[in-house]
Amino acid sequence: MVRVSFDYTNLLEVEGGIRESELSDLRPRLERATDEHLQDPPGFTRLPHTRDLLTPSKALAEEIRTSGATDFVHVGIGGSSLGPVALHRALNHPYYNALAERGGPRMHFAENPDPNTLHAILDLVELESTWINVVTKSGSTAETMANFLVLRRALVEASGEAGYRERTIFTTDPDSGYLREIAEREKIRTLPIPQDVGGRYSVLTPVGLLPAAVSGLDAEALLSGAASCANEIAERRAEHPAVLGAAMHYLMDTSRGRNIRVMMPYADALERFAAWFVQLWAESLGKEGKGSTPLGAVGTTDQHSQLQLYMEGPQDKVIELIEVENHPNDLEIPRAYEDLEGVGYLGGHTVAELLNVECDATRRSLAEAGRPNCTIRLGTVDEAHLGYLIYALEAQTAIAGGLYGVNPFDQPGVEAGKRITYSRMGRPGY
Ligand SMILES: O=P(O)(O)OC[C@H]1O[C@H](O)[C@H](O)[C@@H](O)[C@@H]1O
Repeated sequence: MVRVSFDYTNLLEVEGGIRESELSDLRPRLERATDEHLQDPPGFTRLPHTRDLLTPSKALAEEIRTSGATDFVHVGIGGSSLGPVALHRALNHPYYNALAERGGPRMHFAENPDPNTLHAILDLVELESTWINVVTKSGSTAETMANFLVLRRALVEASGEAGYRERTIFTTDPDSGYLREIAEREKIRTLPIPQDVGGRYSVLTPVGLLPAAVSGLDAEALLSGAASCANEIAERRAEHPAVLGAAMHYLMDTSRGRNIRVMMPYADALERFAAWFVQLWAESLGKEGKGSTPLGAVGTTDQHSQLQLYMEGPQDKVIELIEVENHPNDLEIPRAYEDLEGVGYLGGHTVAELLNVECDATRRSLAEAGRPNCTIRLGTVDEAHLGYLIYALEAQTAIAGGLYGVNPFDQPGVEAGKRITYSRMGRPGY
């Protein structure tokens, strides 16, 4: 049973919080934005309800897992990588690659064209049994293509053209792009990224489903968790707490000047999930001089680095905590040094108990200091809960686009830098 809740108490009741009257004034616009979202549903809303993309992803994953593969390199950046990395980090063992009994190939993510990272991957992988999955919706992102060309050469040198083609997959646009062109030339197997699904909304397509299935995650549960959220939103519309969150963060930004949204999960496993959300919210809403700045943080680690700023710095932030009710693999803190009052008191508690007590302490101390904060509570960290939360935040972001009056599905601002890169790298026509 998926348990995900959104607690906005400390956005309403805190000093300077949102008044019910502001919410009711905004309600007609929220309802309109939600109606538009549901009446003309963007591509990502289809994904939880179809298995057309899961079936081929699982079939390929099974082939890879039973092929004796030692390494799987996911090559992609931005929306073509942040989701898969977030799933891997959240749902697999933190030291997955070091585990003998992991049941699948070691997982590597070549995102940034950083020679040190790429070199480290090449140092570690056994090229004769390495698969690469090149993921790019546009089929030409320079970073991804550069990483691909380096890995392709290594695979060809190790296993010849045949070995490279056999153990390479392209996840890209079904019809267009240079990668599609190469796939046709070299008979490389492909998985589609639906054209009406934007990169940052694509984690529930083969972009996320294939690597998840390769590492043995339950991709079916991911989609079912997302489907339960989608069904709830279709039923409750603007009453759904995830949708209400669009209004909350919009009001905090536009009427309280709190234009920094800090997502602070109290779980190491969700650190990259916050990074996935940062792209989603930033690239969807940061247009026409509008949009709030999402930041990722981790609890309790960043209590010891950023909390001072959140408590006593500029009043420009909303702190969004993610609390996990049942942390997998909890550990009891042993009783020791009970004569030392500053140590002994910990004995008999559990590590997760301390983590969640500190989450509550941060929430309460922020509220007492008049610092608006809200909490997303997850029953646990598993595929179904993450699928639910992914869909909830995607729908929240898309509907927030309606409130801000911007198109949440394009990213024109990233093109100028690309043109300069192409021209400096000598790309014809630039
Ligand atoms: O999947 P790709 O086409 O390679 O794009 C990867 C990323 O790069 C672009 O520059 C955009 O900023 C992102 O929205 C996108 O996810």
